[in-house]
Amino acid sequence: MSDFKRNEAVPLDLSWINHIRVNKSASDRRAASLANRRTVKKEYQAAWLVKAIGLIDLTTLSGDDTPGRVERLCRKALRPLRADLVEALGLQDVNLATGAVCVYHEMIKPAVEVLQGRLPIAAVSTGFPAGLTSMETKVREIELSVAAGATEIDIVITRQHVLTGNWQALYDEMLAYRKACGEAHVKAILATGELVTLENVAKASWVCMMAGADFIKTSTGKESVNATIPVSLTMVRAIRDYHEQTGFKIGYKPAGGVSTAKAALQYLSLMKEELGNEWLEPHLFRIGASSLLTDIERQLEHYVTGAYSAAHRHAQP
Ligand SMILES: O=C[C@H](O)COP(=O)(O)O
Repeated sequence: MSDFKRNEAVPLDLSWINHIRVNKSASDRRAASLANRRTVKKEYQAAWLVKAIGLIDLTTLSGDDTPGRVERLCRKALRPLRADLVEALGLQDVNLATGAVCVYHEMIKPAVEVLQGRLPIAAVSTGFPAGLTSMETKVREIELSVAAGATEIDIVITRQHVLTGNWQALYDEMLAYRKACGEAHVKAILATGELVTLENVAKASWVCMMAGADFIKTSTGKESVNATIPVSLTMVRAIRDYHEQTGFKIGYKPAGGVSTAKAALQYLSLMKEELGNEWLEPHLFRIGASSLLTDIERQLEHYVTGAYSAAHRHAQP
């Protein structure tokens, strides 16, 4: 990661965007094969699940979030597994933590107080989740979150720019968000469940990457359809093609509804097969999730003891 070169904006090339096509039936077949087969051999599953923990953006994005809830979330992010499981898995010497925490702007402060720079703090921004505040407000919101201590900013795009094919407007807003973020890395949430076609998803992915996004992310978790494997396949292939074209490596973040260890393993498999091992590291892959960690902990307990416990035994953030 030392030689990692952050994505720089490249000029918007509409001839690229206009030529993008997605073969839906081929893409559906590939997605089905990923979704239906056993992704990882049983003996490797525990190792993969431990790996997945380090890729989670542990998230709380609720209207009733409180500093207390966020402080608990941050403590969980720093020590994601119960001490007895850490010991049974032989992980005492591993500094296991989630990839980041992800919160609303008002919750950055309690997160900073607990984390003290030990983990990245991602703040959702730009009028999350609908993204329909004024441009001036959105840019200011980013600046305030960075000043408060967020090191990653998860912006939402204006869906109407995609739905009306106004790629220039999408490019311009993404460019402005990237600039407002400064050193903070920016994840572009496409809200794919609202973009209607996979072609729109591919085009929006390209435009955001051309305008300097560090990550592209599927969903806010608030749309009626959030992360899916077919959408992910489209987005990671856009990442692959953008890398071939420009040399820049863009991260991927499926988010929303990823709540089972099995689903997490499918995403890890997808990344490994489509993009290679480098995209299994937190600088290029995160899973945005509020309840996934509970299920992973439960599966690891089963691996260690041979028995499942009730989900409520695992500390919920
Ligand atoms: O960005 C993350 C999502 O908001 C989390 O969604 P979730 O609560 O369905 O896991």
